[in-house]
Amino acid sequence: MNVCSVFKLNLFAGKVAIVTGGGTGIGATITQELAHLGCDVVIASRSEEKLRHAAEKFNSNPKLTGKVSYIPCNVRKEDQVKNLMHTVVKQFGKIDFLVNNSGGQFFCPAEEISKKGWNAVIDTNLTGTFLCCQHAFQSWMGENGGTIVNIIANMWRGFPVFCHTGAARSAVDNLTKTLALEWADKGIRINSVAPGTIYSETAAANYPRDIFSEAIKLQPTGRLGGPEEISGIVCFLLSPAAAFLTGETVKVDGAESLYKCLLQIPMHNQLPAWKWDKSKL
Ligand SMILES: CCCCCCC/C=C/C(=O)SCCNC(=O)CCNC(=O)[C@H](O)C(C)(C)COP(=O)(O)OP(=O)(O)OC[C@H]1O[C@@H](n2cnc3c(N)ncnc32)[C@H](O)[C@@H]1OP(=O)(O)O
Ligand SMILES: NC(=O)C1=CN([C@@H]2O[C@H](COP(=O)(O)OP(=O)(O)OC[C@H]3O[C@@H](n4cnc5c(N)ncnc54)[C@H](OP(=O)(O)O)[C@@H]3O)[C@@H](O)[C@H]2O)C=CC1
Repeated sequence: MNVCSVFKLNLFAGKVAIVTGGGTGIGATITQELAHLGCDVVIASRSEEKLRHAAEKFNSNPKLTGKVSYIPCNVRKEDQVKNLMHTVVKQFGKIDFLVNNSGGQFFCPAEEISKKGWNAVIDTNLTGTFLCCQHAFQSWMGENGGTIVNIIANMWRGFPVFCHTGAARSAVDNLTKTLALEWADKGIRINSVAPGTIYSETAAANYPRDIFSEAIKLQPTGRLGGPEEISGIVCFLLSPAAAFLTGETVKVDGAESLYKCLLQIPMHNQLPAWKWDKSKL
């Protein structure tokens, strides 16, 4: 990829970042922009093969001056999250930045989601993010400070056919506010980014229906977002330009959250009005 950033080269020279899900899609773009700006980046997700392949590709790009390494980690498994944080501190001496980007869900009406499926999505998107924050704190940031960015989603008006992830991401939005307060005096800033619909091949491959094409008509911009449009905001939030910004969620959605919804509700008469008509009591 021909990496190109609006930020100055070496902005993050000497910094160390962890990007979960950093081998694919949005996470891969964040990783490349950070490394292009001089940051050493550790990418972490379940598939060692995906991680190895991504790290080899990134490290062969002369435009990336930071080094990219990888540690397999399922964010749903606390022992693996703990190992990730300890290993990074051992190998690099610190953790300056944590980008909680790993996540996912499946398209399913609420009434059909199994408990196992619900738990899988909550564990990945909410508990996984919490565990990464908590163990980054315990391993390094609690004593030394740091900056965290969580990737969430456009769930502001509910998230029909994705209620599990809507609930999890909404909780991460709230977690972001709480941790910004609890950890301010430890020198930790934490913010979230809520992307709209962002096309990447890996993201699209997860869905049987072509929801990314369907979503174009829901966009005030007339187009989907690109991973670079998320990455730039993440770099801004990690940078000193955002030194007074914490506990906030930045919507990066081209105003999708102000506009239409994927769900079409048919005309119906299932929610009749209440009228003061004693015969109905
Ligand atoms: C305008 C709006 C447009 C919306 C655009 C979309 C916006 C969002 C885009 C993105 O987020 S793109 C990134 C997407 N990437 C992913 O989703 C990848 C990661 N996803 C997953 O890994 C899974 O979906 C997972 C469930 C979160 C985790 O999977 P895991 O491998 O751990 O578990 P599984 O064994 O696969 O499943 C566990 C359990 O979950 C239920 N389940 C899984 N898939 C489905 C499905 N398609 N339909 C119904 N239920 C499903 C099921 O109960 C599984 O258990 P078993 O039945 O297999 O025993
Ligand atoms: N694309 C979009 O339109 C939107 C995306 N998002 C969110 O942005 C983030 C990145 O998505 P995107 O790049 O589009 O899609 P991808 O599918 O490319 O990225 C998801 C990443 O999460 C990793 N992952 C999934 N489950 C786990 C787990 N249990 N432990 C560790 N890593 C895990 C995957 O790697 P591996 O399989 O190796 O574990 C993969 O690298 C996700 O949180 C996504 O939900 C939010 C809103 C919209």
